[in-house]
Formats: sequence, C-alpha cells, structure tokens
Amino acid sequence: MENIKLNIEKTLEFISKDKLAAYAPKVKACMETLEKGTGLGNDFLGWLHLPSSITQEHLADLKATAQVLRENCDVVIVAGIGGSYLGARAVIEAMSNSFLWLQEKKAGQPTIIFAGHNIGEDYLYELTSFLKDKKFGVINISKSGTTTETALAFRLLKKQCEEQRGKEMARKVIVAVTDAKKGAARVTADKEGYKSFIIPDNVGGRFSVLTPVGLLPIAVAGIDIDQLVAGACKMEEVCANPNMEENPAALYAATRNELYQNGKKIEILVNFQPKLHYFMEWWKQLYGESEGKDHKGIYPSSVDFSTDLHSMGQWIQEGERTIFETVVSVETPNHELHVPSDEENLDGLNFLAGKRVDEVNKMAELGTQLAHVDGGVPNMRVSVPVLNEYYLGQLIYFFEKACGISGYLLEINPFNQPGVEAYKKNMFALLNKPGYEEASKAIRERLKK
Ligand SMILES: O=P(O)(O)OC[C@H]1O[C@](O)(CO)[C@@H](O)[C@@H]1O
Repeated sequence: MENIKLNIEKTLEFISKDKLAAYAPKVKACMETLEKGTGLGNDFLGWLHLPSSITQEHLADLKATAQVLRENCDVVIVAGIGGSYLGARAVIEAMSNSFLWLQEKKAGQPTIIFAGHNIGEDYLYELTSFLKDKKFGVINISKSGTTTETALAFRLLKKQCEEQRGKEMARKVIVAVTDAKKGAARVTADKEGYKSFIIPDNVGGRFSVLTPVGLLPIAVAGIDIDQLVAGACKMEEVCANPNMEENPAALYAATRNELYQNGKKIEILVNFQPKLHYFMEWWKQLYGESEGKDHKGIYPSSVDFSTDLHSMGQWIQEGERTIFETVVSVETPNHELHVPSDEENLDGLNFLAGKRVDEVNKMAELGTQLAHVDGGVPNMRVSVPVLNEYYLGQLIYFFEKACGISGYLLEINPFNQPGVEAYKKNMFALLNKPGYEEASKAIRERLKK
C-alpha cells in the first residue's frame, strides 16, 4: 500500500539545497534525543511509540463503550477543548458525510455535537435547549480535569442528562476520559461510577488524538479506529528512518526550519477539501502550542482553498513575503461527479463538460501553486492518496513526529505550554476564584488606573 508523500521541490528556489542538506546530522540528533528521552520535556514522550503500543484489548474496550453510547443515544456530546477536542473533531469531520446532520437519523448512529470548547452563553443555551427532548449522552474529556470551559459545559450537561434520563441511565451514557488519579473529572467519574478511560501522564493534550481522547468519540461516530491506528503505526515505522531524505517527518521539520531562518515566519497549512478544515485546526494547536516559545516559532495558520482564495488569496499572492505554504493534497476523492453539458451554455462552462469536478479542483490547486511560488511563496505538498482512516492516521503521526523534531531544532521545549496559563490566571482573579485573592486585588487595582 502507498504512503503519504512529502514534496519540497517548490521550496528549493527560496532556500539553499546545501543548507538544507546540512540539517541531516542535526535532525538525526533530534530524533535520537526523542528516542533516548534526553531532551527538554522528556516526560511527555508517550506519543512517540503510542501507535505501536495500542493493544487489540484496548481497541475492543473502546469499541464496546462506543457501542453502548451508539445504542442508547440519539446525540452524543463530546465535551473538551484544545487537545481534548480538536483531534476527534478533525477525524470525525474528515470522515463524515458533510450533510450528515441534515439527513434522516439512522438507528444506532448518534449525531455528534461538540461542547466545552467555548464559553458562549448562547451556544450553551441553544445546545441545552436542543437537547431537551433528546436521548443524549456525554463524553467528558479533560486531561487536567479542571479546564473551565469543559467543566462548565459538563456541569450543565450532567445535570440535564440526569434529570432527563434518570441517574441510572445517565451513569450508562456518561463516559469520562481523564487523568488516572487527579482532577475534578476523575473525582466525579469515580464517585458517580462512570465508565472511564485514562489519558496517559506522558501524553500531552495536543498529542493525544490516538489515546481514548480521540479514539472514543471517533469510534462513537462509527469511524474505523483500527485503520486509524494502523495508518499511524505505518508512519511510526516510516518516520523512524534516520536518513533525512527518506524520512518525511525529518525532511518537513528541516525544510520549515530553514524557511524560518530565511524570514518565512508564517506557515499556512492549505487544503482543497473542506472536510479537512478541522484537521488544520488540530495542526494549528499542535504546532502553535509546541513551538511558540521564548519569543520564537513559526506562526501556524490555515486556509481552506479554493474558498479562501477569494478572501485571503490576495494577501498570500502579494502581501508581506514572510509566509510559506504546506498543502495537504488529497489525490483521489471518494466519490465521482462529472460536470454536465448544457445545450445553451449560458454560463459558458461547456469547456468543462464531462470532466470530473476534482479535475477542476486539481487545476485550481496546480494553478495556485504556480501563482504563489511566482509570487514569492515557498510551497510544500503532502500528498494523501485518499481521504480515509488509514491515511488520516498516517498524517497525524507524520505531523506529530515532525513537530517533536522541529521543536528540538528550534531549541525550545516542544512539550509544555506555560504561556496558556496567563489568561487563566487573570480570568480566575477577575472571577474571584478561591485561592486567587491576592491576584484579584492586584488586577482590580490595575484596572482602576
Ligand atoms: O485536557 P485539558 O486538561 O482540559 O486541557 C485542554 C487543553 O487546554 C490546554 O491545557 C491549554 O490550556 C491545552 O494544552 C490542552 O489541550
């Protein structure tokens, strides 16, 4: 079977081939540091060999739990934020029919809704209103078990589920994915007797999609987690190659770092398949939280093409030349649709008649690549043979491994996220959270000025 492929050819008129080749020993050293666990953040390397360590028993447990939710719920709310949200959403959106939510409900195929990833009062009001007459269940996902957004949503959902479905059924259809021992989500799960799954201590949120954090909701959505894991396993093998030229993760990490050294401070992840929108969101957290430190790091951004060619296209073509693009390109769509011919040809589109829609999309992709490279934007391409679970698993591991290598090339700790605490500290002080008395006083003084 084929694998995903990286093509960096269209970056080579912007960076020196020799300088890129000179990364080989550095990249090899970074890979050894990851393997030996001797680098910064080495207590968070559980993701490195996660795919190959997943057992059939574990997958069976996840699938059995998913089945309980599928059988007993018309709607399942997946509550989580950041790494406890984006991976599941990325895979579910990529693998689901875009109009599933408008289709007639099939028994045993619950609608998946996400919550706990914002504090929008209207969002939560509308969600709880929608759920009023629904047989719903909840997957409460939080590694720390204390994240405000998720805890707040879960408090509302737990109460509603118990009131609507009774305590006993609620116990059956609420599942927790959290730390083995710590945090409010663990305390609640143990006290209420919920089925629970553990997020390993050594796997950080943004690297956790192949733990129950991602696998359980993905299985509830009816998506093949065996294939997802199989694809990740394959990439674990491919990306272990110490030869940079033969290791896509190593080559991607080296190329983007060399581009960064040449003033390309912003990476734009591009798709030409709207189903990949949330995959890009997942990628942004992975790279943003991992690399944005010590006042360094490529700023990860994303666009959905061709949609955003009609909004951001101008900036990318002619704005400040500090950007490069990485295109996730799906080679063959899962469905075939041909452009019909029209006798009157009022829209002038008969030159496309008989062609597959994807041929038009591919020419948009090629035309965009040529135009952007001409405009001074280096372009990499990650080719994906087809959008399925197996290749999504490959993509996930490829980007994770590259992120670890890339972070070490940048000489930062890719596995912590101290910066995200700053807003929380202020928010808790402003909300008078117990334990924040001094900070509350200080922040109020500051606001008086
Ligand atoms: O799983 P948790 O602990 O609720 O955290 C969710 C997300 O919040 C962060 O901790 C940032 O606040 C992310 O790193 C993490 O993915």
